[in-house]
Amino acid sequence: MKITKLTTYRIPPRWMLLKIETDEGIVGWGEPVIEGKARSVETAVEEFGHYLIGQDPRRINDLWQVMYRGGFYRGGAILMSAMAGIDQALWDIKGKALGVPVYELLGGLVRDRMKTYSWVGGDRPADVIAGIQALREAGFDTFKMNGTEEFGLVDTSKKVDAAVARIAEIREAFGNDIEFGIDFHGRVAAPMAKVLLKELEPYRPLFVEEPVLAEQAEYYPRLAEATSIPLAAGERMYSRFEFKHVFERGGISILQPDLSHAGGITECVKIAAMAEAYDVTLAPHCPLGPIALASCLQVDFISYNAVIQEQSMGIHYNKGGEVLDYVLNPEDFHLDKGYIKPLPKPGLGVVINEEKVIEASRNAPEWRNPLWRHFDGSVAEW
Ligand SMILES: O=C(O)C(=O)C[C@@H](O)[C@H](O)CO
Ligand SMILES: [Mg+2]
Repeated sequence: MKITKLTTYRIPPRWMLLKIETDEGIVGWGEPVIEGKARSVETAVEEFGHYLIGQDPRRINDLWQVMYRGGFYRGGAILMSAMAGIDQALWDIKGKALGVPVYELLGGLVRDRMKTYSWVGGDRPADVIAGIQALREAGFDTFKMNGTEEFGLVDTSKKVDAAVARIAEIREAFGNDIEFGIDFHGRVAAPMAKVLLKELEPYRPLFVEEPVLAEQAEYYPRLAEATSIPLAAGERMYSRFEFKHVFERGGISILQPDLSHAGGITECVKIAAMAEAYDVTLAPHCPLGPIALASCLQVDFISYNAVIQEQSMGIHYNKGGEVLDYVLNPEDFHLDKGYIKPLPKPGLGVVINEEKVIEASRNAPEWRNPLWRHFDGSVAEW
């Protein structure tokens, strides 16, 4: 079998899908994207394509190593996201060629269903109570929200109180009938992270995510020493070679590699196994589309330490496009009380509505994340 063509489709809300065609008519789909830099990733996919055309798509491990090592420079958000989407499509092709779902190629199921969580509250975490109420009716009992708005490197007691009050309100309204993660989203710097974590402890969040920016990962063990709240991170780390330092230093209990940023299924299966060796759990990051989610689930269903899966249905970013808009059979992602069953179809287990993708790609938005500034005019982490 030989790869004959790679085609990228930038689609609303802010995603990109990749179609890889072969000379035997089998097609694989991937989701290579960096939100806000889709065109950069598109160019990287095209550059990898110059090598991939004519290659055997079944030699996933060799193609991965060539893409990673063959270009001298390696790693980082753009290249690893391009590789991720290509890798996903190659696994899709392999599963379809053999007539089995990817999880069968990776040793079979380790669980019968996977727990997911839903976002509430938006960029500026408001109306989380209403959001939780609505999603509880849909059967969810676990949620995630942003912990703050702009947050200064050193900030006021009032800002701390506002962030804590929102969380107190949730526990007040729902008690222990629900669980929730709080995403600091890298908006909080180390001095304030320690203060906020301490003040949030009484409300026992399931985790606090990106308590500080990934480039400050040396703070994870120190913050973990200072709090009982499990710390989570990973969406802005792109390979085993970055994650290994997190394992060696400790501090992160819940690892969140993104299947569309961290080199794809081939790389994230290895990251998951490394995490298990350090007794670290896996909760893949996925604010993206259907192929990203399907790829996460293929890894979840073979990873003993996978504990919960992010999915973007209804997330505040999904203006103009939703996960289920681009799949032929929405039942592929059948949610029952927040749990998803294994995707039994061959390959990644989801059939893309190609017509819809092509039509949507005709007016893809140039999505950019907002640029936030502090009152003093300096750039604020979004
Ligand atoms: O889902 C999450 O945990 C996020 O932090 C969302 C963020 O990753 C945006 O997708 C960036 O554009
Ligand atoms: Mg996050």
